[in-house]
Amino acid sequence: MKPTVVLHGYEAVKEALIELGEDFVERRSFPIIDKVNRGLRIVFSNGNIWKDTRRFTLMTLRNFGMGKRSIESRIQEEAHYLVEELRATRGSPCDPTFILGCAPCNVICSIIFHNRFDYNNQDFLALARRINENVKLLSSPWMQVYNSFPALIDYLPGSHKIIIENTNFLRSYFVKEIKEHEESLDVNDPRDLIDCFLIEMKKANNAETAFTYENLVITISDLFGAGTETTSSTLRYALLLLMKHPEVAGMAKDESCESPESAWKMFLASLILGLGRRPLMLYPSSSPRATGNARTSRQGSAHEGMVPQRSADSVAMREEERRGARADMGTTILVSLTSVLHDDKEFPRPETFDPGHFLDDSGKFKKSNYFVPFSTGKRNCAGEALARMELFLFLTSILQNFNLKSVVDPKKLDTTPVANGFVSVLPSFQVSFVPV
Ligand code: HEM
Repeated sequence: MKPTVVLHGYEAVKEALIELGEDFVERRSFPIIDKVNRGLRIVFSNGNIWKDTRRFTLMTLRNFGMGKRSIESRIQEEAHYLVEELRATRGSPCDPTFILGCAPCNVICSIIFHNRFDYNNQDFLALARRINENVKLLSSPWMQVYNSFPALIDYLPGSHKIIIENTNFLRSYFVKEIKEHEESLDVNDPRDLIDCFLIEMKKANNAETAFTYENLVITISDLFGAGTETTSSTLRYALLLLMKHPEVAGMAKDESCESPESAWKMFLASLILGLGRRPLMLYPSSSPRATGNARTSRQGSAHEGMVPQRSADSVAMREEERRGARADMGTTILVSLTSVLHDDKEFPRPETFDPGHFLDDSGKFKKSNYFVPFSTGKRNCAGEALARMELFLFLTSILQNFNLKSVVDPKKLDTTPVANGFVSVLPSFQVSFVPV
């Protein structure tokens, strides 16, 4: 089996993802992903299919307002429904997982289907459940076993079967939506991402195009997968931290605060920083050689410089050792974003929730190059602006309408995410949303 190498630390991660970005753009193939999507989609695809699908997705999210006003009003509308749903709990303690999962899922629905759903709509509930289940299962330790021995495990029962069943269910739902869109498409007035993709399909005139029916189905499922659980677990983490640190909630709410915007930025940054506490935060790309590309000198230098085999920690190695180290063809390179987010020279107390990490000496918000929860370089998160806007608008709406009350002594709340495969899972908790 070919080796796997983990890049740790700011310098190594920056070198791989930015300076040598072109060489580190490929994603490793995973048997389970290949089985369900045949090499298509944005998140796990490579080459021109990935490039074209990513370009299309970024452009469409922008045209439909990602980072602009129109998406803001959609999120605000969803925030209104979220608040109403929380109000219906009448201040009784509840586990917020379900409700906080619905809101980001509906934002993606409105971008893809120009349609949101009531939180008790059966189609919506089935959709959300299957998406979340697949996201969790795909990151689970069992999938790591499957990906190592696919031929053997294929015949056994296990969660890989659930992933395939869920994928088939989601697929038929998306196909039904696409058919309805085809029947009512107005090429001069696209309503959503499906319409935009269908228009690109009409324009496409070569066999290599990314704009195929199959890739549309898979792109839709990718956006749900990438944009739902990530945002909802960050929201849940925010509530947990706000209960544990009520002084921060006060600071973010306090209109007399000299710079509430700055306080919010700090809060959001610190909260996302905390969520970076994953055992290992991806992102696997194969060694460029493994993809069969020509051995250009740039790729050569990528291997010599970036893939030390004697130690996983390239920063700790002497420069000449790094330059001398060579990787075998087919080496998988994992980039540890956590090691950057937890760099204690940049963030002195990385294990602690401390908005002060983002304050400069004069008390103003300061940006940090080490803040990479959305990754960096050519494959960074395509939904970062959308995610930031959702977090800001949903959390502000919640805090403007409710005081959060913990059922246990806030000091005893456990806020440490637990590692589970490639993702971290938050401890479950109860909260009362007491109307202000
Ligand atoms: C708090 C929320 C989110 C976090 C922390 C997050 C984080 C990430 C990270 C770390 C990556 C991997 C980047 C890499 O491989 O280097 C990623 C990729 C991606 N994210 Fe997000 N994400 C979030 C929300 C979203 C949302 C709302 C969307 C949009 C619909 C989205 C769409 C994507 C896509 C399409 C990719 C794949 C990009 C590519 O391979 O070219 N994400 N995200």
